[in-house]
Amino acid sequence: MTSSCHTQNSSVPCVLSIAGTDPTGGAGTAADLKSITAAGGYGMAVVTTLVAQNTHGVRDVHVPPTEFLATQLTAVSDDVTLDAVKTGMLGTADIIATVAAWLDQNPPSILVVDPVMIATSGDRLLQPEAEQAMVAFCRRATVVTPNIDELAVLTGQPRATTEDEALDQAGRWSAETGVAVVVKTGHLDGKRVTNTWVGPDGTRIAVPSTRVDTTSTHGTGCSLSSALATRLGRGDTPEAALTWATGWLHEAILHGAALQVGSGHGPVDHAHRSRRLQAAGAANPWLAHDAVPPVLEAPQDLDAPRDPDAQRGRTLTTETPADVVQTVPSVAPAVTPVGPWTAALWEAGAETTAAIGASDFVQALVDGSLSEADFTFYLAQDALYLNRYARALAALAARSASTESQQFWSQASTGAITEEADLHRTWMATRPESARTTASPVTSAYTDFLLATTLGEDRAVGVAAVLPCFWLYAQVGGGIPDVPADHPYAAWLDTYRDPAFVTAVQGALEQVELELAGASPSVRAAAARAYLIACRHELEFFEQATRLEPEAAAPPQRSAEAAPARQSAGESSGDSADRATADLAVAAR
Ligand SMILES: Nc1ncnc2c1ncn2[C@@H]1O[C@H](COP(=O)(O)OP(=O)(O)O)[C@@H](O)[C@H]1O
Ligand SMILES: Cc1ncc(COP(=O)(O)O)c(N)n1
Repeated sequence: MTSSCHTQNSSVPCVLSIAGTDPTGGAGTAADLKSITAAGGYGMAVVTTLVAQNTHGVRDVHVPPTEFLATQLTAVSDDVTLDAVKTGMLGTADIIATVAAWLDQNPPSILVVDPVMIATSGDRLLQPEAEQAMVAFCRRATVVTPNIDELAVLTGQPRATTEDEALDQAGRWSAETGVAVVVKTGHLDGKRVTNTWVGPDGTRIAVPSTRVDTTSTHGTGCSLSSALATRLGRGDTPEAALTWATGWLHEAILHGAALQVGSGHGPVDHAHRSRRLQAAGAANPWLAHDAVPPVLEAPQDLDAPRDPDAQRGRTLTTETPADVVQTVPSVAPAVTPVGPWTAALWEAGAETTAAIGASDFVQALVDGSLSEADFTFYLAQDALYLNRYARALAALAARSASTESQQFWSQASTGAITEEADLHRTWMATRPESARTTASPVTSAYTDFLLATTLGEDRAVGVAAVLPCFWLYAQVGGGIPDVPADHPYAAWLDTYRDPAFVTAVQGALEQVELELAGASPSVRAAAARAYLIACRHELEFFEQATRLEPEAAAPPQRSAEAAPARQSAGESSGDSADRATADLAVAAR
């Protein structure tokens, strides 16, 4: 009698990886466990082979007796109810037969087969005489995830040279076997890398991403298939599961090199997304404004606030004070400060300004690789933001002390509304669903703060609060050397490089300089705090699209009726097996 590894109705699926090892942690069971964890599952691993390998390649493979493999498998299935099984390196025909026999006795509702044959390093991970056994084994899967070379072996076709050829090969094989295929174009040339779910009924769900120029791709196939198994195991549709797995892996590949593991083909950073989201949930960055002294007599009193995390790191190192000062980034402003107070504000906000420029969102926006869905979400929020920002600017106009100031803020307010109308007329007009969006918590928090500050605090505080929206946008726009005509977001980026916008930023800087010079020391300190909080809101606003998770799926079903994957090698029928694949095919439509 088996029992589930956690409480009923938990949305944490139990996922078993059956694969070989990699002692450097980038591929095989290690990569699988990290990927399952990252994708929200409870990971388990049964080892098929011990592989002495590193980021340069495979040195040796040790195959333990298959009797022991069978004992490992039954030790798991006698005790734990599985939501998904993923197989990776099986190595030999004997291993394939042992795993197949166990699957016959313990059919999982989701079986993802990564038909590992040859590693990125070129080393063989499947004996040549076992290839046909692997081909037959793939027929029992819910979905297989071959690379282009493995797809050729699977389908008995020459290696595909284009994506269309690969999709045709997969389509024919899927229709014949009833097993879905994820076609991966990582091994083809091209700026884009697309993962396409090809279903037996002809369904095609393409999930594109951009190619990362990196050598840190060791274990990408293992990681994709494990993440996919986990998301399917928690009840996601094929589209949701593949979209999540592809996006998560893209981020992991993007940040793999920074891990500096090994000197060959390094691993991906499986935990990057978790760490990023964990950092986003921490309150510490919002407390940076605590470093502003209670009164500001002179601009130099506003020393750059220190990142509390960086502070902690420093106390553990033997860095000299000079090193410490250098860790606060200094970013050259695209629009220069107009006096000592705005210069001091710039330095105080430098850390957040640097973080905005370095964020994945801004980087992808600038290089054009940002997905259209993320951009649309961002612009829809921007339209909502601009509407309330315009009201905050109008409040400053109403409270102005001079005709010049009143004119400046009135015009800025009109400009913000005109911009909002432009977004509705252009990008959002062709995407009606974006016009129906309501303000996100991040957008509301920012605009509530701006309205409360401009209406309820001293005027200098309100003026400082609205400044980052001018200044930091110009910073993003000014950091882009040249926007090519075919850049998907050229029109947006050009707005912020427009000389008229730069003039508006200079006008806002002059207002802030004037207000701070004339304010009392305690009001100046409040204004500096408001500026820093608004800088942080800007970062959150940009990054919010990268924190969107798909809707939560239904908890995994773990009943006796759970539909198993295909029953046995070479067979393409069987009621329950058909149900599993049919369910996925229906969900994919
Ligand atoms: N250079 C890259 N840039 C972006 N994504 C990549 C890159 N290399 C691999 N991937 C992602 O990893 C997935 C699996 O990689 P691939 O090399 O096709 O698998 P395998 O490890 O099985 O050979 C790809 O489908 C793609 O999503
Ligand atoms: C145990 C094991 N399984 C799979 C791979 C393939 O990984 P790669 O993505 O480098 O081809 C590997 N190197 N080792």
